[in-house]
Amino acid sequence: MILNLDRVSCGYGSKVIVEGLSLNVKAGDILCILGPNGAGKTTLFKTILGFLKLKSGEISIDHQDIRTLSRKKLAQMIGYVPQSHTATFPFTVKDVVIMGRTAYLGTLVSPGKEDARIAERNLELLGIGYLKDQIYSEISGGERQMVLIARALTQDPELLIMDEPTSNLDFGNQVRVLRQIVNLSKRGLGIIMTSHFPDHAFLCSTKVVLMQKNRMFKIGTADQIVTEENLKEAYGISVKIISTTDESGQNVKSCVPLLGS
Ligand SMILES: Nc1ncnc2c1ncn2[C@@H]1O[C@H](COP(=O)(O)OP(=O)(O)OP(=O)(O)O)[C@@H](O)[C@H]1O
Repeated sequence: MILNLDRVSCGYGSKVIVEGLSLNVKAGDILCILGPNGAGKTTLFKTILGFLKLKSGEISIDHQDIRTLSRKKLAQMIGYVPQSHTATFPFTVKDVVIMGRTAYLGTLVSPGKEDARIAERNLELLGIGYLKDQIYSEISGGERQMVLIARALTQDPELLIMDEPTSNLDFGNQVRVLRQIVNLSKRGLGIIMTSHFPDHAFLCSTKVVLMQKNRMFKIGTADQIVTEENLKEAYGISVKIISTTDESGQNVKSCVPLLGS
C-alpha cells in the first residue's frame, strides 16, 4: 500500500488551510501529525477520507486517484478511528466492532457469522476479547478507544487514520495504545495519527509532519522535526529536548516544556 499526497491544498470555501503538501505513507509507516489547535490536521484527514473536496493537487492510494474511488471502496482501503466518544445507544462492544464490516455488506444485508468472526478476531488481537459482551457506553474511555481501533481493523483496511488516538486516556493507556499502533504497523498497516504530544512522535513515528497555523509545515523524522526551535516556532513555548535510554539500551528522546518566568 502506498498513499501519495502530491502538492495537496485543502480547506473550506475560499479559505485555504493546507497548501502544497506532498508526502507518502507506505505499509509499515507511522506518520505522526503534530501542530497547534486550528493548524489543519482534521481538515487534512477529512480531505484524505474524501469528505472534503481537494482544492488542488492529487491524493492517490495504490496509484489510484481517490476521486475515482467509490465511498465503499475507499472505506475498504482506509479505516478511520475517530476520537473516542460515548455511544447514545446501548450496543454491545461486539456489535460496535461488527459495524466495521458495513463497507463489505450490500444494501439491507445484515452482518453474518464470518463478519462476527472477523470482529471477534480483532478484539482478541488488541487484547480486549473479554469486553465483547459488555455495553459500549459502560466501558472506560481507554477501553472505548481500543474498541474503535478494533472496529476500524474490522474494515480490513490497508491504511488506518487515527484522530488523536490517545486523547482522554490516562498515562498508562496512552502508552498501551501507542504500543498497539506500533504492533499494527509491524503487521503491515500504514498509519497516520495526530497527537498533541510531541513525545508520541519520538515514541512511535517513522515520519512527522509539524503543521503550523500560517499554512507552513515541516516534514521529516522525529529527530529532524521535533526540535526545541521548531516546537517554539509552532507552539510559542520554550521546550527542552532530553535523552535517556529504554529497557533495551536504545536512546529515547522526550520533550520537557518550560514554564518560564
Ligand atoms: N467547517 C468549517 N468551515 C470553515 N472553516 C473551518 C471548518 N472546520 C474547521 N475550520 C477552520 O479550519 C482551520 C483548521 O481546523 P482543523 O479542525 O483542521 O484544525 P486542527 O489542527 O484539527 O485543530 P485541533 O487540534 O484543535 O483539532 C481552523 O481555522 C478552523 O476554524
